[in-house]
Amino acid sequence: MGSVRVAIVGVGNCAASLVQGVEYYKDADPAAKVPGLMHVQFGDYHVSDIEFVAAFDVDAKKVGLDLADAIGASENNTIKICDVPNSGVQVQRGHTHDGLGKYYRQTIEESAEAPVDIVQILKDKQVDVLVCYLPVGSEAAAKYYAQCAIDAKVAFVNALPVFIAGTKEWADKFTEAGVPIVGDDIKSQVGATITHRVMAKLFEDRGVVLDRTMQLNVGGNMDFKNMLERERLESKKISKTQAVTSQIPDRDLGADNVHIGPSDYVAWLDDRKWAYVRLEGRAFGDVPLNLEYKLEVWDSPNSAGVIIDALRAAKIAKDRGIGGPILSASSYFMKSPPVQYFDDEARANVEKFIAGEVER
Ligand SMILES: O=P(O)(O)OC[C@H]1O[C@@H](O)[C@H](O)[C@@H](O)[C@@H]1O
Repeated sequence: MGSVRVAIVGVGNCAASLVQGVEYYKDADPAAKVPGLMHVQFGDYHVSDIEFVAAFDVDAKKVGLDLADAIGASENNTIKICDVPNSGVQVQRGHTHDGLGKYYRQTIEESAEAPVDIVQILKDKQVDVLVCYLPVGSEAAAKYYAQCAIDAKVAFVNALPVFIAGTKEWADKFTEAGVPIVGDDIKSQVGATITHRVMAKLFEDRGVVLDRTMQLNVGGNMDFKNMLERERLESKKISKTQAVTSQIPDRDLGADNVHIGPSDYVAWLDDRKWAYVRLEGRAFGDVPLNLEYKLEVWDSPNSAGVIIDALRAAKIAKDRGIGGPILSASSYFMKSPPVQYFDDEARANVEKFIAGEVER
């Protein structure tokens, strides 16, 4: 079936882990189980079928570099997985819109070059899937790139918490254009969201009444620095909160009893993220039962494998001529899909989608 031709917007840590991961697993045995991927061979596509053909950023230290160099440039500070050979893909000057918040502007220098024609490049490079890795709070910029994907008839994977696949307006636009979208807001392999979802559901499944819960997150990457600007956080908090509360549909905790969101920036953590999670409930006899755990991860590699699967799901939908939100992939890979399922159901739906047993 050929390759999955991918364009990246936002060459930050997540892009760095994605590009390295594709290199790292390029020779993996198709039948093997490797950490972080549903399958080495996902439908018609092996990991090595993913080919990066275009990349866009606005950082002066990244624009003009080969993608293999740009992933280690400027403020990128994630853990190294492997060396990446020269890609022959030069990072091009993207469109800024609201992509750079106060802390980005204080930290990086915006490229003086003129933005390129995204739609034309997507067409010229015969891109199959555009993955959107813009900073949190890039509402206008994310929608700009979503429209570019529609105009160029390129599938869209929305890794950030800006509601696109999950809104009727945009879902309809993608459906009418016959362009697939997987979104919104990437859910990492074993991250704060999925562990919290599973624990909240476990409480309810085992008959413990969940009364209160919180999830505090700290990290030292540009994502966390950017999120110091509280105004950029609104959709992120909504996305993370509904990702957990959707798992206990019969319980309304009340807004004051749920606190889930990014909490602070700790520079020396680099791209590590620490999540402190607490659930307070009542067990048999209304006796208190509390659970508290701390999760330590490298943030970007933790979601890169999920994106590798999402890209291939989007490409399969494109091959099959299916437009609009891909519900199976969105619900398994994303925090805020158009429809929320329990994770085991969502995974089973993705398997059915790969096998062609469900349309989307
Ligand atoms: O660990 P969680 O809660 O699933 O969130 C994971 C992802 O959340 C995204 O919003 C971050 O920008 C990613 O870097 C991160 O990997």
